[in-house]
Amino acid sequence: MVSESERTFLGLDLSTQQLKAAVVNNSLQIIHEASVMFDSDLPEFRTHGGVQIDKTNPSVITAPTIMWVKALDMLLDKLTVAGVDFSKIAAISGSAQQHGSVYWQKGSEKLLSNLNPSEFLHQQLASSFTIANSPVWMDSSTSKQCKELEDAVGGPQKLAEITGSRGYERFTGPQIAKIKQTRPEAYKNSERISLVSSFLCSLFLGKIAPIDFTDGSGMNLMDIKTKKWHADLLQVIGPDLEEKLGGLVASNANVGPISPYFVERYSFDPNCRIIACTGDNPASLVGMRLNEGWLAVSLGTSDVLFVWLEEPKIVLNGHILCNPVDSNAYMAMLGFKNGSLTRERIRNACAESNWDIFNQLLDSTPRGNFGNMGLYYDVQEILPFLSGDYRFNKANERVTRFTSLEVEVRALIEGQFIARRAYVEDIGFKLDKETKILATGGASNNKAILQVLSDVFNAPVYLLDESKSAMLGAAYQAKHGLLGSQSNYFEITSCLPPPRLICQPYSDASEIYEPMVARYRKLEAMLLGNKV
Ligand SMILES: Nc1ncnc2c1ncn2[C@@H]1O[C@H](COP(=O)(O)OP(=O)(O)O)[C@@H](O)[C@H]1O
Ligand SMILES: O=C(CO)[C@@H](O)[C@H](O)COP(=O)(O)O
Repeated sequence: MVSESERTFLGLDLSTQQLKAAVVNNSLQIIHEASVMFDSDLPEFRTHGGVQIDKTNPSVITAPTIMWVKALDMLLDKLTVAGVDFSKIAAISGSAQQHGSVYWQKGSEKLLSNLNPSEFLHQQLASSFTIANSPVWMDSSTSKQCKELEDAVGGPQKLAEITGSRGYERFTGPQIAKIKQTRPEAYKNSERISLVSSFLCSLFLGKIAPIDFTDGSGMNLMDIKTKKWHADLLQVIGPDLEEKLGGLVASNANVGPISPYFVERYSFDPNCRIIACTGDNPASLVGMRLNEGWLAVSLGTSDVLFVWLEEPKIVLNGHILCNPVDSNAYMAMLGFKNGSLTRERIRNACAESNWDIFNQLLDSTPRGNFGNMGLYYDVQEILPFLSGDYRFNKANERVTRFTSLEVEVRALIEGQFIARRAYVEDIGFKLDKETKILATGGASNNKAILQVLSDVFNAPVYLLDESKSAMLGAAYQAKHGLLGSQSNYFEITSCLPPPRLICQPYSDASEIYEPMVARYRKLEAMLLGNKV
């Protein structure tokens, strides 16, 4: 048995573009890290940004489920090569891109509990999925099914009251409904349906893991107050859905010992515990040790804003989820699809694919961008429901291109953050002198981008020493889950350093950006009214 001081914790993050993992020691310091990039490390699956976009219908966006399994095989090999002593890992937890779904073939649970340790997981699980390509959060092909779920309970407002969100295309309920309607045999043959997070958990557990309350709140199927499946909503989708989904547990529930497969293949301790896995944004809230008063801005593949909430409220443009740290509390969240990949597109077009050049361009234009404004949506946006590029000059006339690369770069970053601010205000978040922003995700490494964020929100921006907050949140949750309900999360993580101040807004920020937020609202309303 490993002593308390020697024990370690493993946290994983199965996000859109990569699978990452960190091993932390008992003081939560990272001692090993590894990652697998789907596009470059697993080119045989031909993903772009970790996903495949259907050529005939670009609103259909999926990822090969077996690619995620193979990524886990590779990640464990990388951790082995890095010298990780698996026998010291006391608990494992994970985070994953939210809303995506995995469809387990009949017999998979039995197979999971009898895996052969001398073979890779992907060799053994190759025919375990009734749907080979999992629908992911970027899919927007289920407007019809959203409407059906809303109608079943009396409209969007009612659905938001029950589940925390009106019908959203990427949410798992509408996605499962589409599978039931378009591939009834596959639905029927699905022994179980997992979220990406509970799928990851299942691999470690050696049986199908329960869905946690927080990621369960991103499905349009769970009552966020009772934390139970909503019978009427399940019924609209299809027969036996409750059995297929299984039970729900707290996000830090200790769900069982590690599967013998990992004990035999990698020499994990058979007492190593598996803690429920959750969504990547909720896991970021855990990793950032976010509490009231802070606005978290995650700049990953998607841009996501979230805050801690003590009480649920109803929002129509946004989501209320159960809180992953405190099961009695909630979190409010806003998701924007066109985040880093759109920034990369403009960087590639304007700045020779180089972030330093991109930043020089951004810094060489004044705040307010001479009155130019741009909205860029590579894929169908969630908020607002638009796609395409929209550029406006000072006179609010739509133009096909801007006069310079500098203006294009600033228009993108300002346009993104102005929209994020408008939506945050709409869900009732008050931006005032006390507001502090905590940034995370890949693009939070970019100080020039953070300066624009600070100016648009007229608030200081802070960073933690580590930007991979979802992965670390999973590792912290592993420790919290192992110690159980007697332990206090904020005490466990009190050994970690506080956030560092990175940027302050310029004194003219509110004068420049408040009118631009008002202008954005008008432009957005105009575009939604005259969809092109
Ligand atoms: N210096 C940088 N400036 C702006 N964006 C960056 C920078 N470094 C990384 N990124 C962005 O971070 C993104 C990945 O973020 P990450 O949080 O790891 O994503 P995910 O968890 O969704 O896979 C990349 O798509 C990349 O565009
Ligand atoms: O759909 C959402 C949130 O509702 C996305 O934020 C996904 O959870 C993907 O996360 P990243 O891979 O961008 O971190």
